[in-house]
Amino acid sequence: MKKFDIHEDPHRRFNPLINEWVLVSPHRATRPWQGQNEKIHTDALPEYDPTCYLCPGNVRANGESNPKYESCFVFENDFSAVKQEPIFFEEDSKPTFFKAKPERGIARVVCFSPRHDLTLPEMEISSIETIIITWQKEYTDLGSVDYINHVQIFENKGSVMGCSNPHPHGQIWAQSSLPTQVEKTQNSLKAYYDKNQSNLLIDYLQEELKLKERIVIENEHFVALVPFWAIWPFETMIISKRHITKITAFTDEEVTAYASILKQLTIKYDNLFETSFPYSSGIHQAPTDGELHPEWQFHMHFYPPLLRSASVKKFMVGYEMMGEAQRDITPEKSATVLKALPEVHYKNK
Ligand SMILES: O=C1CCN([C@@H]2O[C@H](COP(=O)(O)O)[C@@H](O)[C@H]2O)C(=O)N1
Repeated sequence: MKKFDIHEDPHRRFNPLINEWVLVSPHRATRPWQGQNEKIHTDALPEYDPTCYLCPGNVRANGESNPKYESCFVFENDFSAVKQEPIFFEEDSKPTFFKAKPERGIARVVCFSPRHDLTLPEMEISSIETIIITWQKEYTDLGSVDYINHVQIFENKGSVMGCSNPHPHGQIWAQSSLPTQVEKTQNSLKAYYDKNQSNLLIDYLQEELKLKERIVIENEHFVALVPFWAIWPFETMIISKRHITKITAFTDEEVTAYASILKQLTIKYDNLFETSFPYSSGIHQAPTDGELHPEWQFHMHFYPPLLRSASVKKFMVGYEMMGEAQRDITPEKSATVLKALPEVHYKNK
């Protein structure tokens, strides 16, 4: 019987953050593709678009005017998924199949800069630091609201990710409950911490830095790697090296180091297929319920859909919906490809 080779044989990998498995099929990475090709938007964007709802000085869909902002601009989402008003509710004591309860929250939009065309990889480090400082302020402001227990900072980039506006921006959804992925992560982090009196992601990062098989970028304070259990073809995670539970605990040096690794990682992403690389990214960090949460470790997920070109994406359908996540190219192969990419953006070469 053939001996298991993780780089060749179909196998499953366990994700300890959410206690889920992913099926890995290394041998399939070369199969032909006659399916859908996502349209690539190559036309350059203008620095200012008079029809853009996010550009400085423009009127948004709800009739409000944006200020002529000159750096980051944050506004309440005009079509927020949650509302601030309290709703009277009595929990039904009888166990039923029809469990529902009102959810309160605040949703905001963060315009990264006044430039309609300037994405993270093309921004100056100092401008990315301004975004980080804005995220810190929003985490503090929203987290201090008594009914807010979680602040989710995220970005949808690229129309293929359902991003409704190309003007570089992110979102923040703050709410009373821990959303499902965060609750699953917290349960795992807490179980590990209670069992080992140490931090799961800190211990994991130490192992990854020893193995060096999935590291993409490393600086003094952060590491960008392809997680052993990555699902999306070029999925990565940025993890702080120091035990930091939330973004507001960064030192000034860590803010600069985080801005630097964000720029370097998104440059590599754009260089992969020489296109503005789509992804959904999000920060996972301690809830804002007033507890210390030593089990948490600051980390940021990047979930990019592209598989093998600027126009071929991975579809999480069929088996992935009915069974479990599945990937062809191995995390190690993806990390090797990303690490080898130039550090200069393809538009500047
Ligand atoms: O005038 C507008 C346009 C878009 N928006 C909001 O901006 C957000 C854009 O983010 P996405 O591109 O990730 O969908 C979206 O949630 C949308 O509701 C406004 O609040 N006002």
